[in-house]
Amino acid sequence: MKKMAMLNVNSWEEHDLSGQNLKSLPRDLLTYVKSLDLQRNKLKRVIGISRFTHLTELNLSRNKIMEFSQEMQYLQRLEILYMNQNNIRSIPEGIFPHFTVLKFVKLSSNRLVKLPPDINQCTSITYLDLSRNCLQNIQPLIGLTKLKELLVEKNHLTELPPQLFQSSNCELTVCKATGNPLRCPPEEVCSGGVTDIQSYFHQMEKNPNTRSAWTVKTMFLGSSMAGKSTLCRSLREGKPVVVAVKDRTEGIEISQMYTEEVRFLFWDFAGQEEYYLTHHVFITPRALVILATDLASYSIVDPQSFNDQLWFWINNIQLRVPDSVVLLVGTHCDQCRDQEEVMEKKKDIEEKVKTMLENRRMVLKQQKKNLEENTDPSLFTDQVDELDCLLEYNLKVLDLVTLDCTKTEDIAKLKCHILMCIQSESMLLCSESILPKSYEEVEQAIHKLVALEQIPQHGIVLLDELSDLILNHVSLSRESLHSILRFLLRYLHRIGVIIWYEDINVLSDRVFIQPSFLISMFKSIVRHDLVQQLEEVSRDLLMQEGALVKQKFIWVDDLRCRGTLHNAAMRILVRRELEKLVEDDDDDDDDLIREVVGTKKEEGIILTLLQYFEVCLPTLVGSPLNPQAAEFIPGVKQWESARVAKRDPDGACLFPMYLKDDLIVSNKWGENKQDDLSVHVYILPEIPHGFFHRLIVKTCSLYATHWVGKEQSLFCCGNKLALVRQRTTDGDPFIEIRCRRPEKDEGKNL
Ligand SMILES: Nc1nc2c(ncn2[C@@H]2O[C@H](COP(=O)(O)OP(=O)(O)OP(=O)(O)O)[C@@H](O)[C@H]2O)c(=O)[nH]1
Repeated sequence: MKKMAMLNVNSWEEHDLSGQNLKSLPRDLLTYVKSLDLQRNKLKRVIGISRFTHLTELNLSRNKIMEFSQEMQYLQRLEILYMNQNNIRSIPEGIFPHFTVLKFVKLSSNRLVKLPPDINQCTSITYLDLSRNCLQNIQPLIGLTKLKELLVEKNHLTELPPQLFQSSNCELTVCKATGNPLRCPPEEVCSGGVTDIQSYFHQMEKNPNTRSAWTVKTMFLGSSMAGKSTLCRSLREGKPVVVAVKDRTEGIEISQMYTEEVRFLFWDFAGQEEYYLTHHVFITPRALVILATDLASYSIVDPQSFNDQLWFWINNIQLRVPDSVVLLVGTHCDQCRDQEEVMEKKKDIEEKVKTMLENRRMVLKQQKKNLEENTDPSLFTDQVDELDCLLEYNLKVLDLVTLDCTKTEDIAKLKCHILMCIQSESMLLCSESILPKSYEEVEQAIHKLVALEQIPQHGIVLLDELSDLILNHVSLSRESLHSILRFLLRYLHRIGVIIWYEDINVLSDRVFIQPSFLISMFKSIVRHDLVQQLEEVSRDLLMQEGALVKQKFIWVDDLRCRGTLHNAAMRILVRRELEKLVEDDDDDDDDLIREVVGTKKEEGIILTLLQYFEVCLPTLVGSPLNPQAAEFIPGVKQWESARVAKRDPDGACLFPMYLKDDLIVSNKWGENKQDDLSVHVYILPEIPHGFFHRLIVKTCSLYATHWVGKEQSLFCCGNKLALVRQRTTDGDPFIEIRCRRPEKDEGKNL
């Protein structure tokens, strides 16, 4: 009776029995309802479900169901079925053909290993979510001709069936298949969506290929001076390469290494924090991460040593690219006392890493439990789902390899070890891919163009020009090339061979054939010693920009104290770097400089990219905060995000990462006052390092920007001041927002 009383007004049509800890279907339910919501219960079976023959919608998600009951076949009016987040291992034959009007099926996060062969007789399905299962093939789906959305992410698929994508009888508009060890088509093709997959299969039909290529993106991460560049360069050369201290990495360096079977794309990341904060621009999933640590400076007794050299990096890899494999490499063994010390440190690191990973799982499980035990868990289903996803990721951290980078045999040993890791199937690091011959031909042509120096040294080419150049080196017709070029470039961008920002309007007609060039430009701005670089700007360079020495002092001061870099200063720094890289002095180069550096009237490529990736946001030069600004008056002017805000090429940009202290913010705000309004926003479950900076970049308006501090920011919000801080209690990160009415005119002075 109690339950009946809880049913809502539509109880003739619907039963809402979600989240009631049910272990079996209640017997007293009316059976002619159309909708039954049983999500978030503890059902292991659904005995008795066949009585509900009028059901059009059934929600059994987030239970503990282990089998897809035969009884389900009697629900022949079913249109919508949720059975996600259960433990279903298989679906018997003879059920799906009975569902003649079923359109929407969600079976994600189960343990399905295969699909019933007759699932394709349920031809009414338009939406099918099978992600996060253990499927090895989806062949049985061939024949679902009305399918519009297919989600098969995070399974064990190595191939997709071409028949599913044949354009003559295919209504698919969405297909998500990332997180599978796909080789045909490769994952980087799939992430382009249905049209990319269709083009791939079309080409495979015309120009089949059986040769598979392995490409492995290898990222070198770790603290500054750990030996990343040494490892990267030595592996490439096959012998020890000494990296001078002054020659340390700034930003990222990209290179390639070919072995017999595998092409390695090496991405060597600089260790300092300023660079780390831009890593999201370049770090991509499914990579082999080589995490270098200097064993000589590592201390077993000082916990900070583990925190800085390993915890920080592993934690961040976990948050950004959890499906990577991390290989720990301990360098500087020759500078340790003896082999015993090396082994002690190796053991200590491996144990601490293991404990760290276990602890993380424990904390996540506890957080999940806390949410589920909350009085109203329905409020937290999204967070629980998120926690489930995080729990599912098991960052694979391999045992530590110790070496002395100055020894040839140690370098050779590491190379063998890496090859072995990659080929070991259990690691799912498979980047083996099969490409149509036409794709291969075009890729080879691009490499040839570079080798023959038919592409300018900087590698920036217009799409149309590139197409013309490629035509000289391939047997394809112009039309054929045209039909595949965009798909292939997208693929090459994803595997890291070229850079093509097709989503950035002003850059979509340009391809960066030499990513390292672009990165050199990028690091003329993103670098740990930017203040010093700016101080060293010569009078000549200032004159080229029409600036005075006096202005340079203002720029340096603004950068140091406010994290604000004037666009004119940025232009000088980028131009200086560019002139170092471009040798000849001709008209083309002038155009290039204009394009890359920009002018007072037009933004250059580098500024566009820095803003696009939210490394910085536009700000006004020297303008005070203005609480009367239209943005602060409700309904007058819409708040624009930094990404779309009007940008003045002659203005300035705020780089929150360059603010070293929060003194200004703390002084201005003073003590918290009793009548401050305080809101805590918990960001469950984890915040990656640098998140706060980017949050500020995303949300701050032009009027707030001068007052952003490292871990806190102060800005004007209507006629109030707001202080935003990143905090942590008991390991739970949260953002605290405090509001206060300013003293008379305080807002203006800000
Ligand atoms: N003796 C010895 N020196 C090493 C070893 N590995 C690296 N070095 C030296 O340590 C210094 C730092 O190495 P790098 O490879 O530049 O370090 P990094 O991690 O790339 O540093 P950043 O560019 O600052 O991020 C260089 O002078 C190397 O020659 C090693 O195993 N033994």
